[in-house]
Amino acid sequence: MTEAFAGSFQDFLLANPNARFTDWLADRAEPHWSAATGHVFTKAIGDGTMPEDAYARYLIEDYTFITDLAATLGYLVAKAPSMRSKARLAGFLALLTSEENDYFLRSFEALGVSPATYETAAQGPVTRAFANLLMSSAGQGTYAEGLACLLCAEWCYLTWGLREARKPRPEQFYLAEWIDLHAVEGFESFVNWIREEMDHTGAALPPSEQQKIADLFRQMCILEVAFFDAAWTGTPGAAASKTSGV
Ligand SMILES: Cc1ncc(CO)c(N)n1
Repeated sequence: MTEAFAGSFQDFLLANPNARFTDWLADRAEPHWSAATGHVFTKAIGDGTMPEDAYARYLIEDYTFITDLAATLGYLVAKAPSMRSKARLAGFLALLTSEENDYFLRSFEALGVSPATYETAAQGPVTRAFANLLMSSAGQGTYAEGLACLLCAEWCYLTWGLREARKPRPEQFYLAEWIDLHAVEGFESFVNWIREEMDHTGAALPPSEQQKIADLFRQMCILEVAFFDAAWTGTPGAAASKTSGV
């Protein structure tokens, strides 16, 4: 298991002089960062060995997550310090609510999930914990706090997406397209932009605020793992209770 770096960003820089603020966030979030990006669920997407019921469970839950992610992006557009940053975030929000929404609707149809089911699905405990964390960070917190949550979600998906994209695409279009959505150049460049934005925003913060950002990033990683676990096993997340109320 990869061990977490426990020290401050300043300590991390002493040990790794060229490190980025976001390298510290990922390192500080171990072993959960590696557990999220290397989850067996992500490998089953790439191998095409995903059971249909697990994937349907995942997509129903993820559709409600995406709705909260769209709200998070809305808050971040409002709080972003420059027009350039607002444009980047708004561009991703547009993608999420058009192309990605279309992906969900076609996949639900292929998997036999009716609109009545996905439109009225109650969130499970993990997705509720995600919603609480996203809304409190991006809604009530600072730009940097909301950005840390977005970064974790998107960087995690880019990491497994790029790895699974090296395999031949599975036959099921909903698996193949989910990989492509998270491995295309446009997505990679968006995640690189979030990293740069977090790098310079985070490096300029006082140490106590840097710790807060690192704790949020780590909580997000724990929830990413719990989310995959819940879909994979069909048992709605025991791990979520550890993080509720964050
Ligand atoms: C749970 C979760 N995390 C991250 C992403 C990437 O947007 C997603 N679709 N779902």
